[in-house]
This record gives sequence, C-alpha cells and structure tokens, in this order.
Amino acid sequence: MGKASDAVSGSSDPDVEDWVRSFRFPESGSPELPPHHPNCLGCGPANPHGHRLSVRRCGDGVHAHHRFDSRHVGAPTIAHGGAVATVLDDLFGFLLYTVGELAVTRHLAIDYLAPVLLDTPYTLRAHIHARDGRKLHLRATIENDHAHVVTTATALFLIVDIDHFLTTTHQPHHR
Ligand SMILES: CCCCCCCCCCCCCC(=O)SCCNC(=O)CCNC(=O)[C@H](O)C(C)(C)COP(=O)(O)OP(=O)(O)OC[C@H]1O[C@@H](n2cnc3c(N)ncnc32)[C@H](O)[C@@H]1OP(=O)(O)O
Repeated sequence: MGKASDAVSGSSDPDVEDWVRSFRFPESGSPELPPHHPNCLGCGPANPHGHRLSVRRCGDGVHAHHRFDSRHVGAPTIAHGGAVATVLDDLFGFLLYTVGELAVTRHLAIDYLAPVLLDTPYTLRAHIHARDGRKLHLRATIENDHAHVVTTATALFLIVDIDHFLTTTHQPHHR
C-alpha cells in the first residue's frame, strides 16, 4: 500500500500532481487537522461554496463544531440533506489522518433523525468502528447543544493507493 508521502508523478493534471506531492499526514500529536486541500468542498478554506469544516482529533476519533448557513438551505430554516451528507462524508475523510492511509467513500448511509437547523451550533463526532483489511467501517453523529443526536451516519471507506488520485480514467465497476 503506497502512502501519500510516496508521492509519484504520472497525472496529467498539475493540480493533482501538486496535491499529491505536498500531501503529508500530520504528526500524531497535533489535535488540529489540516484541510484535505485548499479547495475541498467540505473543509477547504479557499472554496467560497464550501463548509470550511475545522476538525480536531478527539481520543481515537475526530470532532468538529459546525453551523450550516443560508447557502445550505433545503426547506426554509433547515439544512439540505445533501449538505449534511457532504459534511459527514468530509468528517469521515479526517479519520484517514488517524490511520495514515488514503481511502475513499465506497458507501455512505445517513439517518436523519431530526431537522438540522441553519445558523445553529452542532457538534460532529466520528470514529473508526472496525477495520477489515482495506475496509474501514466508520460511524458518526451530529448532536445539538442539548446533547440530542439529530443525525447518525455509517460509511465504508476503502483504502486506495496514491495512483487512485493520479489516474484520470476510472472505469465503472459493475458488481
Ligand atoms: C487523510 C486524508 C487523505 C485524503 C484522502 C483523499 C482526500 C479525501 C477527501 C475526503 C472527501 C470525502 C471522501 C470522498 O468524497 S471520496 C470521493 C467519493 N468516492 C469515490 O469517488 C469512490 C469511487 N469508487 C471507486 O473508486 C471504487 O469503487 C473503489 C476504489 C472505492 C473500490 O473499488 P474496488 O474495485 O477496489 O473495490 P470493490 O468495489 O470490489 O469493493 C471492495 C470490497 O468492499 C466490499 N463492499 C463494497 N461495498 C460494500 C458495502 N456497502 N458494504 C460492505 N462491503 C462492501 C466488497 O464486497 C469488496 O469486498 P471483498 O470482496 O474485497 O471482501
């Protein structure tokens, strides 16, 4: 399994190549985790449409505080379910720092237990439930200020080699 620090050339996209070359897993002691890249929809500080999620290590997992805003509206005053899914998928992506592996979402399942309100503080938590070879089984919650869980999520991330990000042609996989 190639790690990100083994960055190789071969992409036809210079931005991808730069990201691969610059990517490093942070030191295990640092609680603040860096964005996946500056333009990441979930956490990139340079993406004007993004959520700018700021994530820290917490025990074996990760956590974040987040407010959805008017850019993420679905029904009036309520965050769009897709926006919530985006944030959870990205939060799961931060667990990869804790295992030092590159991986991508293969399956994401969300239970929307109560509306996620705009301009309201929430606490997000995620952890690795189990690892089975290259399969990472992940779990997350979103809870409000009253410690009520409003959303739960599970995901299967699959560990991939760095070449996954350098390959410009991916064939659909029919099961
Ligand atoms: C640290 C940070 C790092 C940064 C990382 C990058 C930035 C991240 C940014 C974060 C952004 C957020 C993150 C993002 O947005 S990631 C972006 C969204 N995700 C993708 O683009 C991934 C697209 N998919 C693929 O490329 C391929 O399908 C991959 C590579 C994932 C797998 O294709 P591959 O052909 O290799 O594998 P497989 O399909 O044969 O399956 C393999 C195994 O899995 C088992 N299986 C399948 N489904 C299920 C299921 N539902 N329950 C239980 N098991 C299931 C299956 O039976 C098999 O098992 P086995 O037979 O081997 O035992």
